[in-house]
Amino acid sequence: MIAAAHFHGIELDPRDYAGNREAAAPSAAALSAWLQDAGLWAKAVRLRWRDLIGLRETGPVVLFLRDGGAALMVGADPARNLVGVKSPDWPAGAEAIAVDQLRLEQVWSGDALLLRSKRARSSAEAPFTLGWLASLVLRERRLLRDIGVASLTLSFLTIFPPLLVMTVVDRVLTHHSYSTLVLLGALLAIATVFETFLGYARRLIVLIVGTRLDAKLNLHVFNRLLRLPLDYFERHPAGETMHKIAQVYKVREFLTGKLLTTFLDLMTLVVLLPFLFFLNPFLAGLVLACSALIMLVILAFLRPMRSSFAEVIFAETEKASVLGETVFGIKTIKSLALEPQRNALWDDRVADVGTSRLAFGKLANWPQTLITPLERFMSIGLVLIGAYMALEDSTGYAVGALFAFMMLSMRVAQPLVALARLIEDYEGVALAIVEAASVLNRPPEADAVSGGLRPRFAGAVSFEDVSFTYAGTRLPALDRVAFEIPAGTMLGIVGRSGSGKSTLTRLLQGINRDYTGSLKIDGNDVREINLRHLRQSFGVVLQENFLFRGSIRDNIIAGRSGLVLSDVVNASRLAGAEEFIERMPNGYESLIEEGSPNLSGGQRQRLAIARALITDPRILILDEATNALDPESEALLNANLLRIASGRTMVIVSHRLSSLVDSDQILVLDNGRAVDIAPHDVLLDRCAIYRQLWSQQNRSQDHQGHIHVAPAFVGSR
Ligand SMILES: Nc1ncnc2c1ncn2[C@@H]1O[C@H](COP(=O)(O)OP(=O)(O)OP(=O)(O)O)[C@@H](O)[C@H]1O
Repeated sequence: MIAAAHFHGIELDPRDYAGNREAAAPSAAALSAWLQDAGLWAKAVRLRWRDLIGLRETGPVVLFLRDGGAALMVGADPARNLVGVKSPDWPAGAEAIAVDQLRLEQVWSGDALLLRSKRARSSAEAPFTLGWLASLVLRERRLLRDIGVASLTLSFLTIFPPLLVMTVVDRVLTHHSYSTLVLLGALLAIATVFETFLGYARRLIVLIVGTRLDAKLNLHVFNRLLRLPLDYFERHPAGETMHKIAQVYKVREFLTGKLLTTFLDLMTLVVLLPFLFFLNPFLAGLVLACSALIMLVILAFLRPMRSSFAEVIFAETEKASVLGETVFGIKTIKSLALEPQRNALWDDRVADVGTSRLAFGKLANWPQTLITPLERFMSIGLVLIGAYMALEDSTGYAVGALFAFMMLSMRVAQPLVALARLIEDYEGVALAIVEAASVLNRPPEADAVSGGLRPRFAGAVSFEDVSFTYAGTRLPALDRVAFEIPAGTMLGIVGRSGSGKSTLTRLLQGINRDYTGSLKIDGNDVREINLRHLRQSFGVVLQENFLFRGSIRDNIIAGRSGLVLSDVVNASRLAGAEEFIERMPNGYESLIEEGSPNLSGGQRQRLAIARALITDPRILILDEATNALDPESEALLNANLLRIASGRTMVIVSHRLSSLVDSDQILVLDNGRAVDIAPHDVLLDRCAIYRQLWSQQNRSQDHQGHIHVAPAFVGSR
């Protein structure tokens, strides 16, 4: 497998494998998870010989053998029914041997691992445009062809009833021909059965295309969303993002709904128009002229409707952000009793949407109004003209043709009008695409999944003259910061609010990468390290941590492969969470509800610490992680801190200096500058800012202590 990954330019390190090491042989699924983590696309599959021989241009495929070993398939020759296989034990340049079906099936279990480089510009990277979406639809070529064939056949069948009516009027009624009537009846019955069946099949295939497209889109959209940088989510309300993403489905609906049906109806036109001209060229010409007029009316209103619709979309987005903000910030809203203000804001937004929708509706009403007389003329006016022509006709056959024409003319007009409407709808869809693209086409985090170095970390960090300014601000959040953290040591970071403590940890995690200066981990520039690898090597606990719905055990494992309950227990013990988890009725299987209302802030925090510790990260960042803890939990955690720290680099940002006194070094930041770095005692001696922070806190602790003691003292007297 290492060889297969090498083929795709990824160097795997067996020490990173996180699967169950006690198992006799690694499972295909665990190996697939490992490869995915390493930035490859990998899929464990069960294959037959037939499938295997068809895999010619995919690069090496890992085949799992019955004895627990593995072999590498490096090529296939369908003409000779042979595959080229190599053993992993062979030297690098060794030739593959050709194996036939019989010999391979004696040793091969049927399981295989397909892998592919993610570096190739895959469809996930293609920008979100109508063209891209259309290419997704067109990929369903076979199904579309079936739909096309069904539609064309149906078009021919639509000519049948009018023809029938024409014959009945002209021949049966005129010549009293019963036998023709019976024959026509039988033909009609057959055609109806055929039409019913075809109609059913066509609707079914359209449904299948739509469903497949939805599944692909869902995967694509979610993938893109997860790859957006954190920056984006910090700057945009969640409601707005969700609203914009929802526009994708509008576009999809348009593509497989109106666009497809109009296109299919236009196919009908190709069959029907010549027939109409055959029946009555003059009336057919009138139908076309009316349709053209309708199209012109609609096109004339396109421009003003476009700008009016843009206002609707803007108002809708604003409304969605208020809704999102309210739902996400409901705790604050309730606790500060801000409901009336939110209601007022919501009222405003709803009113804006109402006003813009009304303006758009009024405008859209105009083309509709102008079109109505034209449509009426097409349906009724043509009958009158046709009747006049039939009266004037001396052959007697014009009546049947008139009936047939009436039956068909609306079927011709409909797709033409629908085509014009389609252009109108396209305005909305184009805006929806812009909306969705404004989220989906943002540059994703650079090399988030593939590319970059994957070194094994020891944990030595060095900042050399690192400066960083957030986009849109003038003053640097970090200003020429320089310091070093030797591997395996504990660094405390202190400083006043806004001094740049969190920014520093963000740079370390690669969240913000456009800094100047050099930031290295074990001598490797952070920007050159693969982002996913970098973050997997870190454990991070923030002040507010999100717990997912599910059991405590699942939350601590968080889907990472190769972890078992004993790992969960160890991590929980280290985080000081074991005791409260075991007191819960279902222990590690206790369910955490959405937003974890059934846990206290301190308990949530300790679970988050266990979740960060379970992978045994080389570098652990605690960013104000103990701030939410009650004194008892904090004491418990602080007591464990030295044990947690053993063997890893720790970076602890904390306002409570007392929890940092044991750190090997404490970095003092002020206004983005590194003022001093030294152990606690030295800083107390020589750093004025540190001394000030220390004395402020000790004074406030004394003060608090006094308040707590007094009532007890009074009570005991
Ligand atoms: N996403 C952001 N966009 C713009 N400016 C930011 C952003 N995050 C932080 N800042 C600014 O950068 C500076 C440093 O912020 P930072 O969060 O690193 O400080 P801190 O020391 O962690 O503060 P605190 O102790 O209050 O958490 C502040 O002036 C802040 O206003």
